[in-house]
Amino acid sequence: MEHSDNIFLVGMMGAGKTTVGRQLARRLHKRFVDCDHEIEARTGVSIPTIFEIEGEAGFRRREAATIEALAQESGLVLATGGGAVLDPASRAHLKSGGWVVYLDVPPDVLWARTRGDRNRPLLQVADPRARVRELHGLRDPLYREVADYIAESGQGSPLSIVRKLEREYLNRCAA
Ligand SMILES: Nc1ncnc2c1ncn2[C@@H]1O[C@H](COP(=O)(O)OP(=O)(O)O)[C@@H](O)[C@H]1O
Ligand SMILES: O=C(O)C1=C[C@@H](OP(=O)(O)O)[C@@H](O)[C@H](O)C1
Ligand SMILES: [Mg+2]
Repeated sequence: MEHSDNIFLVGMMGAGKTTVGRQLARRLHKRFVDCDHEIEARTGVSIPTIFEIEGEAGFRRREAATIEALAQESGLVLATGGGAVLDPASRAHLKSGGWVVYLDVPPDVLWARTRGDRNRPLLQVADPRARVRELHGLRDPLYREVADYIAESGQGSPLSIVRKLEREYLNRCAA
């Protein structure tokens, strides 16, 4: 078991980090934090607005600082943003600060789940399906690198995934 009792969810846009994380936190009586919501609360503006004003690089700096701060806490279920693992320091903070779960979902399922969504600036392109595949190819090795546990999450309801993670987490605590 890690030093703290945090659970960190990583994975692509549309993997279900926000949805699963919120329900998992409720069941385990932990505090749910979504990194994107935390950044929005700190800045007072939406993620698309941050991308518009500061570009992806500016957003990544804010994301890395937020991850660093949250990884020091305990008792959290944290839904990270899909690109949080791009920063090597963030990867190190996640690894050392909690149990890291990769919600592993095939690219075409990710694309179907995020289709038409206007709140993900990286997918506002002519061919979002190709973009999802490309990002998945680049990031999948990083998610695997940081993960303590990989939950195949392309099929089944959010609740079934929550239950699986709850069982896995409680087994780890008992071990
Ligand atoms: N296991 C699932 N099965 C079907 N749809 C899902 C599942 N998990 C999440 N979704 C849906 O996919 C979309 C993206 O989920 P979200 O939790 O925002 O993902 P993330 O935070 O990883 O980007 C939402 O509309 C959500 O309801
Ligand atoms: O994958 C990414 O680079 C991003 C994912 C988003 O979060 P979700 O993974 O919750 O969609 C959000 O942080 C931002 O739009 C960038
Ligand atoms: Mg999310």
